[in-house]
Amino acid sequence: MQTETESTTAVTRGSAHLPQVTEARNPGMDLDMDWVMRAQANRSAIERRAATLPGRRSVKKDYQAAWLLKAISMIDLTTLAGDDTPGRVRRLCAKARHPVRADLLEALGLERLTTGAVCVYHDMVPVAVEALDGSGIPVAAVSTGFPAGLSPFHLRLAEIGESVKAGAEEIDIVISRRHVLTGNWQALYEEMQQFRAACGEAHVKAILATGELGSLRNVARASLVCMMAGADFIKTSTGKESVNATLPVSLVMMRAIRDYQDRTGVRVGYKPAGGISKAKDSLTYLMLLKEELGHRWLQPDLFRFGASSLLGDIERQLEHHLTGAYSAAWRHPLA
Ligand SMILES: O=C[C@H](O)COP(=O)(O)O
Repeated sequence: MQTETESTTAVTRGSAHLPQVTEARNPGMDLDMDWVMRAQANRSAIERRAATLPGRRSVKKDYQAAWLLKAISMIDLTTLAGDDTPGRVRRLCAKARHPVRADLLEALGLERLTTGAVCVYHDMVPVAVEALDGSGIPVAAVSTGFPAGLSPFHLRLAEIGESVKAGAEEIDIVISRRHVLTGNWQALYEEMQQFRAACGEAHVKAILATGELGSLRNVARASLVCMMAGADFIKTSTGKESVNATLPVSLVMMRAIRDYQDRTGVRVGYKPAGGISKAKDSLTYLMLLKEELGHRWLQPDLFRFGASSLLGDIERQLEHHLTGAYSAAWRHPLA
């Protein structure tokens, strides 16, 4: 959003040439509409489309809906906000237990569907553990000075221990990006090894913060080093960087996982996180996963979406779909 006096040059996009903009402007809808008028776009069509956006169906086929059910079972339902409260976390946990409405579940022919995990900051771990008691849904705690990972090393290790003690079964650690950016792979390996040891029996997901690693080559190398040092999962991002999960980064990380399995026989999980909020995007990720790593990875023990708002869009798409044509395909979500 541009807020000050500025001068932009004409931009060519297809055959449309956007005009120069030189006057002072304020943020807001007026600005967007102003742009539309100048570009001589069809304003009423854009307004109509915008008005129907919340209700539009992007998932229209039974097989897509079946994949969305699969996606739900692999979401780390996340809240990582400074204003998180026990009440918000309890509501999130209730949603993780019952991610779709009971009548929808019945219509889908499913007895039970839950998310893969609930992901919170350390302070909220006890609340989440209590709220999920008996559900079998694990609590994941972000740790090691999330999101920057720049607190003193002994405190980062201690934070892992505290979260495990509080009942977190999964720990999402952030790596020190500077080790990657300076090519200090030994330091990254040793850091990851110590994080792994501090987790004990808990699963450890290594957050690479790929948007801050500078190149895909660095992403591949960091993936490999973290897997060698014992990461159970490698994860793209914290959700707090300006660039989070992307398909190119996912392709690189999935291929690193495949390569690692080919060489060692060890299966490492993959978690794209940050900015994945649309049902349709989740389908794209699952297709990529299936193509690159195969059927075995289509399970919550080897794949998760780290997402705070994806479930809402999936639920909306499923509701729309159910009010449309219903078919027996619903009864056979992917095993
Ligand atoms: O790991 C999870 C992310 O922090 C969630 O990011 P999001 O709010 O963009 O979905």
